[in-house]
Amino acid sequence: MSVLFISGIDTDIGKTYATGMIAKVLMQQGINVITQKLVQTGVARDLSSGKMGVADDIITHRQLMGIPLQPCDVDNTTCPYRFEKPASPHLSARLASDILNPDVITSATKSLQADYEVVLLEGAGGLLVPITEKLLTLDYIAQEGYPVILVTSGRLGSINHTLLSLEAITSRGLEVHSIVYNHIHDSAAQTDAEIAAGTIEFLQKYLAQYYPTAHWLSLPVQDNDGFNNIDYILPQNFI
Ligand SMILES: Nc1ncnc2c1ncn2[C@@H]1O[C@H](COP(=O)(O)OP(=O)(O)OP(=O)(O)O)[C@@H](O)[C@H]1O
Ligand SMILES: C[C@H](N)[C@H](N)CCCCCC(=O)O
Ligand SMILES: [Mg+2]
Repeated sequence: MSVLFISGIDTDIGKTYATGMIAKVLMQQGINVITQKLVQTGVARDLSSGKMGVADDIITHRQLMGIPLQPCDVDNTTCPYRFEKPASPHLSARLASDILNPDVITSATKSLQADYEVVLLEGAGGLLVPITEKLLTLDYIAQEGYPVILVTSGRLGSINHTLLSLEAITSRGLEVHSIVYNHIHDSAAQTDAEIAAGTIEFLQKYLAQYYPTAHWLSLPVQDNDGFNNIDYILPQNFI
């Protein structure tokens, strides 16, 4: 019945990986879970049919979960809005002469809720990304009242982006459900082991002090060989 919104401090921070892996672990715990993508930009058009394909992030979610595309993926219930231009959704939609109607996304989520216990809804980019000229992602989350899972990493600059995102969630009266710390950038350019460790230490203390009910999840780098490198466990009371 529950919907959790997966956002992140920016695009490419690991929301898709976090969403797919959380879904996989919930599935292994016997929970009937599905993922959804708010809106996907950068989707390739099928050359023969001319139609937009299934959203890339949905395909990755299913690969990470180790299951095939589901009927609700093929009929695009899990991502009704797909656009070609890999840009902010408001712009990608405009370039396709379309305007995203948030009610379409909400009714897709409700239809998924009828069949699944948990829906993990992944955003595009960060919290203040516009999905229309007038509606920000966070406006939509607030309208629906979804708890937020925020994905971050040890990339230099992440502390500031994480705290700003937490402030934004709190200022709308929304629940910070979890922080997912993605280890993907621990050894990236401009980041080293001390920075990554210092970021983890600071964020964990900050969370414990200001968001004591929020969960801390650690997402390891996934290998390409079966995506089975799960060395983190969701806490018992995660759902
Ligand atoms: N834990 C991880 N293990 C392995 N690769 C990862 C991990 N996290 C991120 N990546 C890599 O970083 C890329 C960007 O991550 P991801 O697609 O999850 O970002 P995103 O936050 O979902 O971006 P978007 O805003 O486009 O949805 C992935 O394609 C993948 O190559
Ligand atoms: C195409 C990209 N990978 C994402 N899906 C969309 C990111 C939108 C970011 C907009 C912005 O913050 O300026
Ligand atoms: Mg993604």
